[in-house]
Amino acid sequence: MRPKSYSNLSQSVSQYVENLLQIDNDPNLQQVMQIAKKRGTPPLQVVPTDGRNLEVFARTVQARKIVEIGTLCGYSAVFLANALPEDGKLYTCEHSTHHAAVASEVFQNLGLSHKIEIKIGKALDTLPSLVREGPFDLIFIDADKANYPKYFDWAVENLRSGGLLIADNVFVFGFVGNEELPQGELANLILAMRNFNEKCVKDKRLVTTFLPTGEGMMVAVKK
Ligand SMILES: C[S@@+](CC[C@H](N)C(=O)[O-])C[C@H]1O[C@@H](n2cnc3c(N)ncnc32)[C@H](O)[C@@H]1O
Repeated sequence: MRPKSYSNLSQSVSQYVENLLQIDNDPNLQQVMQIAKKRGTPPLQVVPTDGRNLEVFARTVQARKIVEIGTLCGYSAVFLANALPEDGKLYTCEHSTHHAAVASEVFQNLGLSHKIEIKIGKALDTLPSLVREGPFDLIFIDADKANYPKYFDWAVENLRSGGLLIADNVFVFGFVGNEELPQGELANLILAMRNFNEKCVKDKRLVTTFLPTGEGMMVAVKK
């Protein structure tokens, strides 16, 4: 029987794909995670298969200029940077100076510093300085969920036609479709993400879809 909905994807299928791709065995990614562990960044990076998704998307649009919002230890940034040509550029926004320092160590160790610039500060404060570097081929949103709609507005303006807008965690840990809202902060998060998802779908400048990843990945192409 074929799975009919996102939630029916089985653990064994996920395990099968992970075993097949063997992304975790990449020595560079192992180094990223060693540095992240040593420096104590929280384990909130994308899963390896989502990292691969990002790299495939970036290669598909032959990205030369990318913006990422939410760097953490630089794990997803490594996939995106790997897709860039030698003279390509990834601008990655991070407000934690500790996370930015860890990512900087990662990029230096992997010889990626020439392709990656970390913009330190709240993304809404640093993004305006990037406008002159655009338009961009791909923009990846993976930071504070409450600001996703504002990141969306900036991103659609600063993407090239044919460029991709990608956002992670749009299924809110699997709760996004729940009819009954849980108590507390999670309910706010669900409502915020539903608004964001609707905003993506309604915007006539984009064609939008949602990938059935564990976290839920919104992918939209600018017309
Ligand atoms: C989920 S993690 C990013 C994971 C990363 N993309 C990866 O997969 O390796 C979110 C990051 O966004 C950062 N962040 C949160 N709010 C932010 C803001 N307003 N501006 C910039 N960065 C922010 C956090 O400090 C954290 O490092």
